[in-house]
Amino acid sequence: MTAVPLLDVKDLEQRYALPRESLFRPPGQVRALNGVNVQVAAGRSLGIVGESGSGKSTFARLVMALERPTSGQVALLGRDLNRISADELRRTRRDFQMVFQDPYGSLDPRQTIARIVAEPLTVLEGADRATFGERVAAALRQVGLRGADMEKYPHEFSGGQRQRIAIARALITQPKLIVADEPVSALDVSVQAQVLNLMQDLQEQFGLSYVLISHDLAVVDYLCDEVAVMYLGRIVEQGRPEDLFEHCAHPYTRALLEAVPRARAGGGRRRRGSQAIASQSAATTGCPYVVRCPLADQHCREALPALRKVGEGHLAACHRAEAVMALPPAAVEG
Ligand SMILES: Nc1ncnc2c1ncn2[C@@H]1O[C@H](COP(=O)(O)OP(=O)(O)OP(=O)(O)O)[C@@H](O)[C@H]1O
Repeated sequence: MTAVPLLDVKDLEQRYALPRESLFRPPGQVRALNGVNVQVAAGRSLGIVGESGSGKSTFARLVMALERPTSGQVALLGRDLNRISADELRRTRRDFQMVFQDPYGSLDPRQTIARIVAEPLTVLEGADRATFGERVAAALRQVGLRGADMEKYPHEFSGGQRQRIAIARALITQPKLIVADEPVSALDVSVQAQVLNLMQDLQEQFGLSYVLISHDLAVVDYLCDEVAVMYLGRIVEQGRPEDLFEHCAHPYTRALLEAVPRARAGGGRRRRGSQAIASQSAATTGCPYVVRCPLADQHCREALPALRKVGEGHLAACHRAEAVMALPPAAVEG
């Protein structure tokens, strides 16, 4: 019998209506997610990378059940989050928490750290904050802060410390999964590694899983067992970080690699990668990447490539995957 995955995402689609351009034309749609399938086993971590507009944050919102998908399934330990009752969803929320990009915007400046960190408990267990003190102090210690810090306010902390506070808030319900949307990209380079190290330690200590959203392959390489590369709402390549770094099979992954310094090459790194906007006005037939692809041929212009196996545990949605893999290693900056 195979174990039920912690997170099981099936055929996930999300479309948003675009503002109507004219009374005489039907409103258009953005396909923010276009048939995404991924699984995360307990204690494992998945990185989602892609340019701005590729659908990463939409994916995070759907995994957190902050929105309902147009179609498809998000199941946590076998429970489809969009089919369970509101009450059950509220109870299930204990198991998955989120850490946001901006540690300045995500912490209410008028609240003490005690209140901020206890907030998920308040939602789950009621308003008796007096009983939360010891748990808040413990969560703060787990992220390298002092229990006494709970009487302070967010402005008394640096960016890195604020992100630790946001992580403490996520940890307080003892979740199984933390969805972290660009958790270090707003931080100074020198602080990014400290926060990633903390996340790694917490994973080992508590058997946590992460879904880590980032535009930066180097960041997901640091923390994740598996990486899914998204382009225009689809996963175009998926595999272990070393598969992507050493034998990347999609020209889009290659372009991302060429834009981001490589962690496993050692030395200083963690600069922001290319921030190009993934355009939704992709080719309507064939491969959505065809307009940018240096290897595209007629077949690519005509047929949509399915995500297919190109190695052990390594998938790519590219007709020319073998040709991409045969190229010399990507010229990595840094
Ligand atoms: N609420 C919304 N209404 C309409 N369109 C949306 C909405 N949310 C996202 N989109 C569109 O869906 C697509 C995917 O957006 P999303 O924010 O998920 O991408 P992203 O990869 O997270 O980008 P970024 O790194 O900039 O956050 C984009 O074209 C975006 O404009």
